[in-house]
Order: sequence, then structure tokens, then C-alpha cells
Amino acid sequence: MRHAHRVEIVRASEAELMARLPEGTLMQRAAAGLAATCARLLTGRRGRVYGSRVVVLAGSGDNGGDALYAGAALARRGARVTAVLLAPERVHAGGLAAVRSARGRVVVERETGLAEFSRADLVLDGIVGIGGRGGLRAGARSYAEAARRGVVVAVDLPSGVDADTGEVPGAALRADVTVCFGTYKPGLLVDPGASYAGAVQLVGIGLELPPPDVTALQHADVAALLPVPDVESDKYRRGVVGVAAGSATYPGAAVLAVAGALRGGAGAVRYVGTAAEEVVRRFPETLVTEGGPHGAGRVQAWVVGPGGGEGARQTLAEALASDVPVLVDADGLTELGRLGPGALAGRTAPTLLTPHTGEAARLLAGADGTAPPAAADLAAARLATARRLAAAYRATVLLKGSTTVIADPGGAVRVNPTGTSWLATAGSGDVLAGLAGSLLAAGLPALDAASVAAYLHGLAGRHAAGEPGAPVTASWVAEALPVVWRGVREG
Ligand SMILES: NC(=O)C1=CN([C@@H]2O[C@H](COP(=O)(O)OP(=O)(O)OC[C@H]3O[C@@H](n4cnc5c(N)ncnc54)[C@H](O)[C@@H]3O)[C@@H](O)[C@H]2O)[C@@H](O)CC1
Ligand SMILES: Nc1ncnc2c1ncn2[C@@H]1O[C@H](COP(=O)(O)OP(=O)(O)O)[C@@H](O)[C@H]1O
Ligand SMILES: [K+]
Repeated sequence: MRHAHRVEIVRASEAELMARLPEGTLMQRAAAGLAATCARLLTGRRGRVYGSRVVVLAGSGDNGGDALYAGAALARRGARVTAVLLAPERVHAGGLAAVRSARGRVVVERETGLAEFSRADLVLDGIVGIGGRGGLRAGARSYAEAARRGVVVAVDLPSGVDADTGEVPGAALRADVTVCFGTYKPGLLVDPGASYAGAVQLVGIGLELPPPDVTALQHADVAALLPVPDVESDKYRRGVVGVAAGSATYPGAAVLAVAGALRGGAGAVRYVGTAAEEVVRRFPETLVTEGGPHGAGRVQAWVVGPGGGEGARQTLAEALASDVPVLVDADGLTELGRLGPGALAGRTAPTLLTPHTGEAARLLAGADGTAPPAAADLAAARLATARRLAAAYRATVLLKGSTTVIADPGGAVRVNPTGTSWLATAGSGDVLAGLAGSLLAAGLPALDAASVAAYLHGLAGRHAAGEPGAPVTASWVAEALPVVWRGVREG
């Protein structure tokens, strides 16, 4: 599991540790890890560190200090290092002295700095780290926009990315690799910030940290959560997932939600709705019940809403009246937005909401009676949006899109690292809803069901798209689920 902590917590942990260690120890640890990664990258690209061109972009804070000490270490190994000072009057004095004593060059003019930047083999982005506020300022912005041929290594965080939120309020340096210190920052795991970070490497500096603000599952975590039948299992103990989806207008949504549900680990899928004929023709193993969720027989979790059309309101009401977990998606969310959070007030079992940002906007409007916020604003602030919705509806929320974010009403937040934008295709959300509902029926808590579903769905999208990628359909994503499930179990 990857753990991320917000800036306030990182600073408190650093202060606590620094008080017990000789001055400068943490920065030396950070710089040593950073220099080691840069040396590996240069060796991989050029065969050696000696003679390679390295540019250090140094801002006015400790982030610049880390970068300068790492640059000095590379200079001692024979790299031709140029330190570009973006705020010469406030540069980290010790770091600058280290570069000078290692015979590094120091540049303050912007034009010279930009020319060096463009032809370097490796650039260390030490403009700003967790102390960054707002978009990059003018002097720094020109580097974000300049052409370059070398690899860019961000120090702790790509400059211009908000460490706590992943928001990018203006320009930011696009890194190939980010070396972060002590813990991941949430902004490295959540888009748009995550897309600026490249491959992220963690360097331990000895911090003792409290529980994380944000986590991201990895293969081993998912493998441990996957429901696997044992010798005593029968279909009911494995869980029956009820799918209330599809309508005369959208029968395909029912088929796709069932396709996801059949591959999610429940022992059986029970379908209710008007698309029974289409569903059974495609998947004869589906149990079909007349009428709505009310009185549909044994079900351990409901999925309501995909392609629900006109009947969505009634179906939603019947599912919410049950005492089993309910996943609400698509038209079910539109109805819930009209009803507001009060519609969930009487529930005794977990509720999982799976909006994209357009649906999230309607849900938020339903929560406080205001006009819906712009979906683009919600997408730019994904963590805050998911947390806000979870708090307003007292439900677990899976916010879809570029970086899926899952927030529990208790405050826990997971982000999913596996997606691909090829998944932005009609019906892929229906597959995800069926898959997550199946995991709920198999007994996973809502946070786990949602994050495991997002993880598998993202991997299935990548598998279906292949390398370097091609358009996929939602059906192919569903078909790829068993392969990625096995891959996760194999580690
Ligand atoms: N505190 C510690 O013990 C450690 C800190 N470390 C490093 O220190 C960094 C934090 O250092 P600081 O607290 O000095 O903060 P930063 O170096 O991240 O940034 C602060 C400076 O950047 C300027 N700045 C802020 N926003 C800007 C913007 N948008 N555009 C341009 N300049 C901007 C500010 O005026 C300020 O001078 C971490 O990210 C990490 O790299 C590491 O050395 C590990 C140990
Ligand atoms: N840019 C993107 N990057 C990664 N995943 C995306 C992106 N856009 C959409 N997705 C994923 O694609 C799926 C689309 O779901 P949804 O919007 O509900 O589509 P539909 O309603 O057509 O099924 C979700 O899993 C979502 O997270
Ligand atoms: K940086």
C-alpha cells in the first residue's frame, strides 16, 4: 500500500525528527537518495555519470537545497553541473557552497539558464517543493514551457503541483521521475498532479508518520482482498448480487452491468428489470426475477441505476429500502440528486455512490440546493469533491475519471493508480458498477469493494487497450477481467 500525507503532517514529523538529529541530517539523506537516482538514470542513458550535463533549477527554499546538494554529489562524480538560481538572493547557502566547492557552474541570467536547461542530459527540478503556493511565478514558468531533450527529475514534487490536492493552478514542470522524501504527497497520486510526476520513487528519511491521509492499493493489497471460494463455499455464501439496470431505451447497460457482476466474485447474479431477455440471451447463467428489487428474493447487495431510464426512481427507492449494501450509479444518481442526502438517512447498510463529475455536480446541488457546480472544476479538485460528497451523503463515494478517487464518510480516501483514458468509452462505467456490486455482495466493505473494483477495471482497460494502446469497448473490458484477476493473484 502506498501512503500519502498532507504537508502539515509531513512538516510536523520532520520537525519532530530534526529536533533529535544534527542539523542538516534530513536534507543530506534526501540529497543522497536523489543523487543516487540521478546517477542511475544517467548511467542508464549515457553509460556513465562522468561528463554528462546536469542542470539544477534551484528555487529559494529547502527544495532548492536538496537539489543543489544532489547536484554537488553528481559533480563530484564528474558530471558537468550548472546550478541555475531562480532567486539568487534567497538561495540555500549551504547547497550553493557545495556546488561551488565541487566545481559546479552557477548561472543567474534567465536566457543562459534556459539554454542550459534545453541541452542538459538531466534536469533537477528544485524550484519549489511542499512550500509551493499557487501557480509557478513568472521566472519559473518559462522552464515549464521550454523545450528540453534530457530527463527531468522532480525533487519531492513537480514544481507547480499542489502537494495536498494534486491541483495545478497554473504552469508546472513535467517530470519523467519524481523522487519524494519520507512519504508520498497526495498530489503525486491524484490527477492532474499525478500526470506531471512521471514514475514516483520514495526515499526514506526516517520520518515517523501517523496514519495516512490518502492511500493507493498495490497488487499485493488487492490480492489479499479478492474473494476466493473455499471448499465449503456455495453460491449463496459467495454472495448474490442483484442488478437493477437497463430500460427499453438502454437494454445494453443491463447486459454490461451483468457482465461486470459475473466477473466480480459473487456466486450468482440476479437481474431485475425490463432487459431480462437481452441479459439471458447473452448470459444464460443470470437468475432473472420479475418486478423490482422489492421481493426479488435473496440478494446480498444491489446495483441500481445503469441505463435505468424512467423506472430509476422506483427501483432506487426499493433498493434503498433494503437492509443490504446498495451501489447507486448513473440514472440512480440523477434521481438521488433530486431527492438529496435525506433519501439515505434511514439506511442501515452501506451505500456506495459511483458518479462521474457530471453526476457529482448534480449530487452536490441536491445536497445544498444550489446550482450544480461546473464538472470541470470538480475534475480539477478531485480529492475535495469526493470528500465533500461522502460527507454530505454519509456514503462511500467513488468519483470516476482521470484518477478515480474513493472516499469513505469516515474520512479514509483511496486513489486508484491503474486506469487509462481508453476507459472513457460508453458503457465502461456499467461494467465497473456490476463489478463493484459483485464485490460488495461477496462481503467486502464498501471502501474495499470500490477500490478493488477500480483497480481491476483499470487494469482490464489497459489489458484490453494493449501497448501502446488502441480503442477498447466496454465488453472487452469486462472480458479482460478474469485475466487481470489471475495476474493480481499471481503477483
Ligand atoms: N524540512 C525538512 O526537514 C526537509 C525538507 N526537505 C525539502 O524541503 C522542501 C520544503 O522546503 P521549504 O519549506 O523551504 O519550501 P520550498 O522550497 O518547497 O518552497 C519555499 C520557497 O518557494 C517559494 N515559492 C512558493 N511558491 C512558489 C511558486 N508558486 N513559484 C515560485 N516560488 C514559490 C517561496 O517564496 C519560498 O521561498 C521539501 O519539499 C523537500 O524538498 C528535504 O530536504 C527533507 C527534509
Ligand atoms: N480520462 C480518463 N482517464 C482514466 N479513466 C477514465 C477517464 N475518463 C473516464 N474514465 C473511466 O471510464 C469509466 C467511464 O465511466 P462512465 O463515465 O460511467 O461511463 P458510462 O456511463 O458510459 O458507462 C470510469 O471507470 C472512469 O473512471
Ligand atoms: K520540485
